[in-house]
Amino acid sequence: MKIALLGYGKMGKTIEKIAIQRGHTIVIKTNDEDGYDITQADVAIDFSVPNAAFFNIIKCFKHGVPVISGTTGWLDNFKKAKALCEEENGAFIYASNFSLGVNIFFELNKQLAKMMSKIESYKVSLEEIHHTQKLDAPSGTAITLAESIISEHDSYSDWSLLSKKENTIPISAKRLDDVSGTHAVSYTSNTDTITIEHEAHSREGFALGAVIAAEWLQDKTGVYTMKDVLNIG
Ligand SMILES: NC(=O)C1=CN([C@@H]2O[C@H](COP(=O)(O)OP(=O)(O)OC[C@H]3O[C@@H](n4cnc5c(N)ncnc54)[C@H](OP(=O)(O)O)[C@@H]3O)[C@@H](O)[C@H]2O)C=CC1
Ligand SMILES: O=C(O)C1=N[C@H](C(=O)O)C[C@H](O)C1
Repeated sequence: MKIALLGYGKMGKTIEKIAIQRGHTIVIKTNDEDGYDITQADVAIDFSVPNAAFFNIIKCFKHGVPVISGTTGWLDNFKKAKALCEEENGAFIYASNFSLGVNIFFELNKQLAKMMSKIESYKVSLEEIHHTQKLDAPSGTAITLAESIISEHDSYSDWSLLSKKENTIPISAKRLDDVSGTHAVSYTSNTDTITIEHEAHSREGFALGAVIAAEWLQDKTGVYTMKDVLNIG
């Protein structure tokens, strides 16, 4: 498969390594919004910056190139991207987190929220920890976790960074040197705390998931999720 890497930073470089190991060729690697011919690629993988992702994604739709996006912090435009994909008969997968481990964790989170919805004595909170170069907070993964709890748990209707409001899930976002990504969901009562946690040991799990998603998407049209790719849950 001929791959375009839209964003050649920490993730772009890790994806390049994994893609080559799996027999693919990188035909474009760019940190710019133009200056390349996207039609050279069978599939594009966007891990760029929040204010570039939407433009990069819709360019792929216009040129008939399937696109995977892992960029976080641009979701105000997500509905518009989905609609444009359908209009242009494109192929698109966005995931806030491409790792197999986090996608299993997403399912655990949903099941736990469903169970805890019936038990009033516990309050939920989320914590995410990332490296200090991260541009967005809270992380895309923390937002996915929070939205999933909201859909399963009767007591919550919103999330917010460090909120103390009723019905709002508080998210704490910490930035420390060299942390690839840690997410924890805790339910606390007066007597105890239940925590589920995922800790990424490196960026390789995210990169492998993105390449697997690209392999899966290359001959399809439509908008999909990692749940479709991994067939879990
Ligand atoms: N979904 C997932 O599984 C994961 C998602 N992410 C997300 O992926 C994104 C990238 O992360 P990471 O690689 O760590 O970040 P980096 O900052 O290391 O890389 C981003 C790259 O995008 C480049 N860039 C800037 N503008 C454009 C543009 N218009 N088009 C293409 N590239 C551009 C930057 O170039 P320059 O430095 O020159 O500005 C930089 O090299 C983040 O949003 C992060 O949250 C990260 C890990 C996993
Ligand atoms: O910026 C990162 O590094 C990461 N971003 C994603 C997010 O915002 O959830 C996924 C992962 O946690 C690493």
